Amino acid sequence: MTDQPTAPSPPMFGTLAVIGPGLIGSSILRRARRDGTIAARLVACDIDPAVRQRVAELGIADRVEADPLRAAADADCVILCVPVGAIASVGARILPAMKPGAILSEVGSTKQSIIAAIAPALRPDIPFVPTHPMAGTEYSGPDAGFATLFDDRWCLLTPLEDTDPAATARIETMWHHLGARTRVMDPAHHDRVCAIVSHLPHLLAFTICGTADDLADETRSEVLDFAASGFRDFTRIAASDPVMWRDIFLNNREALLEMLARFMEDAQAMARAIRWGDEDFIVDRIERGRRIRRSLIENRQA
Ligand SMILES: NC(=O)c1ccc[n+]([C@@H]2O[C@H](COP(=O)([O-])OP(=O)(O)OC[C@H]3O[C@@H](n4cnc5c(N)ncnc54)[C@H](O)[C@@H]3O)[C@@H](O)[C@H]2O)c1
Ligand SMILES: O=C(O)C(=O)C[C@]1(C(=O)O)C=C[C@@H](O)C=C1
Repeated sequence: MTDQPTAPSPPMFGTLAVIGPGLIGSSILRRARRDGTIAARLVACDIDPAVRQRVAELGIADRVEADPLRAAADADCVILCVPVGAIASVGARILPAMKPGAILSEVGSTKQSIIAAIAPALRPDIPFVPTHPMAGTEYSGPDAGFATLFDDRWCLLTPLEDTDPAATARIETMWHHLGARTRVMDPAHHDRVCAIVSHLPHLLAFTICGTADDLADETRSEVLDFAASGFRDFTRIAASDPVMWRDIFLNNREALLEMLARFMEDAQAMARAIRWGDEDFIVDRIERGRRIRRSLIENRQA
């Protein structure tokens, strides 16, 4: 018996609209364009005319719109890829224009405040599936995106209690096509996890750069000229977009402040060990850091 050739399955969505084709949005468009299994037609929409022009030049969307209502009207799935502080307002604006049965999703770095702010505008016939790809760089804008950004990275999904499970499953499948692994979790848990593994490290990076810069000013010396790779690793993170990180910090206030307080207690314990020459404590802390780094490398996360 010979194998019958199997017909290629149709794309998951007829039209996929990405609102905010910056680093994350343009990476979704690039992968969807290359993959072909996600959507038959790609629409991009941005508030910034320069971004719209660049997306058109890059050829990563079939249509580029200035008006989010026009972008959303015929879409089978809309993904909001704008800064956290704009997600709920853009979502509330486009929801009345969306087709019944279409899926609304977003990629914001925080979850609880977005869900609370958009809740009054949600429609029973439009499933809402919040997501958060744990992938990125310190760069922004459509030129910063790339098709492999999500490969082997986690994408966290935080559906609402009444989100249609079939819609959550479709968005999970879409993220698998985008290259990611997925995990469904509760929004409050998401915000605590991201506060420690993403938001606090950024806060520390912004702060340490400021402290070193102040010191350079005060001492009129060239401290920053001598920064080797340790300090440089912090500056990579500290180069991230100010609007994006302002929104993240203000929208994950409680969890971030909780993690910062815990961090300061632990830093205080290290300070005490240094003051009293507690070698075992110091070595134990450093060994923990090494173990974590090694396990991330083994799991291809670093
Ligand atoms: N950068 C990361 O590492 C990363 C990772 C995961 C999730 N996120 C989240 O993804 C989202 C986008 O981040 P990014 O890094 O791609 O940002 P980006 O700055 O590269 O892109 C955001 C785009 O949204 C557009 N925009 C802003 N307000 C708009 C509005 N009201 N209507 C239409 N377009 C608007 C901007 O012009 C810009 O082109 C944020 O919510 C961020 O928290 C970022
Ligand atoms: O790699 C980086 O530069 C990132 O900042 C990516 C990073 C992170 O902290 O890991 C930043 C914010 C996101 O919400 C998810 C991922």
